[in-house]
Amino acid sequence: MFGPSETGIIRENLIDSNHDQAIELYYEKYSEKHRELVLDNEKINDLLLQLKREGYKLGIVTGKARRSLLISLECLNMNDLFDVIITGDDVDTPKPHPEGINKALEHLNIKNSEAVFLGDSEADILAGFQAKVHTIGVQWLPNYQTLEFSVQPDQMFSSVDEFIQHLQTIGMNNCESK
Ligand SMILES: O=C(O)COP(=O)(O)O
Repeated sequence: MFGPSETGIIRENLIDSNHDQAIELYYEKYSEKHRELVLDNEKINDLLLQLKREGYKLGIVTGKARRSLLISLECLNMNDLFDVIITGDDVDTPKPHPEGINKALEHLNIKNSEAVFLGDSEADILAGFQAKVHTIGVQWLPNYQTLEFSVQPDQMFSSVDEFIQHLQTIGMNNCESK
């Protein structure tokens, strides 16, 4: 389901009125299962660290609630990596609306022409398109969200290595594929 964050989805759809209890149960399971179901991806970790070392600003614009995102960042050891984080709790209108991306650009104090937005879902690419940033569709995890985008991203990559090779060709000489 796309649109509201998980807490919003529970509040809007659960017939049982005990939404708070359902949300707590959801977070209990989310934390419990995270390490088992979301495996560390060394290539993506290295890529993010390399981009950070190169001086790129890194940001997240997610439909997730802040609480779930913070659990995920903790489990993935990514607490100190991102310069801006916009979650589903921080916007009035979720992706595919461009509000989240626009907020991130504003926070980073950069123009849309200076940003690249990577995403694996239709909502990501539509949001990037509307925010007029360079969009990159990625299908490099086994369970990416969208098979075919209705609006074509500016670029597509189906592996992290392919993306790193591209970065090398555009001049990120220190970005080595591992
Ligand atoms: O997977 C989700 O819950 C939200 O996905 P997103 O981070 O691409 O917005």
